[in-house]
Amino acid sequence: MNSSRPIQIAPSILTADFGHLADQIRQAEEGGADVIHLDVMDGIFVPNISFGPLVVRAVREVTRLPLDVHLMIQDPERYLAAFAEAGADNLTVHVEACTHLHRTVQQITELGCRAGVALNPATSVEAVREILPFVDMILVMSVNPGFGAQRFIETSMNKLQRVRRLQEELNPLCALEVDGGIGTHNIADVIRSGANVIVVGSSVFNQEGSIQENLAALRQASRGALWQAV
Ligand SMILES: O=C(CO)[C@H](O)[C@H](O)COP(=O)(O)O
Repeated sequence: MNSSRPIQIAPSILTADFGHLADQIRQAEEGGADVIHLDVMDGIFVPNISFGPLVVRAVREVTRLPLDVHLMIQDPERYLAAFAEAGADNLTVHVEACTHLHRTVQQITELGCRAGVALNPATSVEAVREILPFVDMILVMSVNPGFGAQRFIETSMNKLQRVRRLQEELNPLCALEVDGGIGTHNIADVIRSGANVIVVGSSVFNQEGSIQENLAALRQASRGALWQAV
């Protein structure tokens, strides 16, 4: 029970310099980013507003990397087609924001996107048991969603372990993403706890070094880490 999955580093543009977004994405790509993560916030599901399909389309035009769109919005089924048309590859919705989660996941798949389901820190792992066989990715939020540069909630390590074990049982090919408060100090630990898609915001865009240097430091800190089932 220890399937190995490729580790993907996914810079979140939430903390990027939006005045120079195309350049920041180019630097992330040159620095070896595997995925670009885009945080969509509606001011209702989370206490912040970010951007919508127009920005996703603009990012699509400047990179060939997969676009991983995290919808922190209430009733996301209203906007799935708009984000798919804008160029999203993955669409992740929150279990807490969907009344008919199975239907929403089906809609994402029918639009030709990979389907992800996210869990807030206070939501039980059991909330994804029934949907797990139908999705491509589970996202464990390791901060309360809404803002970048928050402190990692330590109990997320144990939660990642429990989600990963459930995945191994019900959908071994499903990816496990973690988002919030991750840097060189804890990237190896989230991988050892089971995550294989690692969202990094302020540790890439808000540090002293260049975006390329920061990504290289994260890659170096993650080297050799493997899930260790406990
Ligand atoms: O989803 C998010 C906030 O809701 C961000 O992607 C996340 O917080 C990443 O930023 P940082 O690495 O700075 O914590």
